[in-house]
Amino acid sequence: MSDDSSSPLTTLKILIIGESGVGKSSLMLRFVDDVFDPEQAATIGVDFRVTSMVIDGNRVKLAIWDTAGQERFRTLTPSYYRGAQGVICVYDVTSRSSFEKLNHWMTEVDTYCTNENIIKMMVANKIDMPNRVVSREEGLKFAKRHRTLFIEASAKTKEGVQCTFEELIEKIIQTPDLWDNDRPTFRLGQSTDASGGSLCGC
Ligand SMILES: Nc1nc2c(ncn2[C@@H]2O[C@H](COP(=O)(O)OP(=O)(O)OP(=O)(O)O)[C@@H](O)[C@H]2O)c(=O)[nH]1
Repeated sequence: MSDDSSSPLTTLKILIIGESGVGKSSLMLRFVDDVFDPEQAATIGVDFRVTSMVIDGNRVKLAIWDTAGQERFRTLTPSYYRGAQGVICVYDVTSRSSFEKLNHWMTEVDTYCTNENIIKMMVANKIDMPNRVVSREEGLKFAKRHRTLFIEASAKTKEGVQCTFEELIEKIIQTPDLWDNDRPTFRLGQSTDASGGSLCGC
């Protein structure tokens, strides 16, 4: 049964990181507003959107943080990561340097994340472009080595965008340690109370 109209199961903080120009804002705006701007301006500091989606019949609220790729805007880096349950790390398949910088972004995640079980998703963006220089195999290999989810996408054509968020959120929801701290007696798909009583009153 869909829980769409009731209060959300949880609110998740999702971070989008990666080099400048790889398409972080474009992926967020395609997902949240279903729009694409071929002249998308660079993000200054951080942009922020709230939306919700239904996963396995449960409504989940998402706070999506779109961070600036440019180094000069990243003085607040530790606060971006605080409390995040999921991180989407984007590279551009037409830019080898954006792929080579993934190690740096993974190190940043490991340094600043406060949730040790944080779910990581690697997104190979701009697959609509003809001048690809990073193969799918290279992306997959990197993702495997770093134990992250992996998807190829295009914010321009929409390919893979919905899947990116669905797979990430699904994986987070399957990892209750990440999100159910304030609801210790509830598990997805069932209503149990470790202390023996029932909260739902039915
Ligand atoms: N062809 C194509 N262009 C894209 C795609 N995604 C983004 N772009 C373009 O790439 C440029 C940079 O996109 P942004 O979304 O601003 O990139 P960003 O990673 O947010 O950049 P910063 O804010 O500087 O960190 C813009 O001109 C976008 O229109 C895509 O999937 N395909």
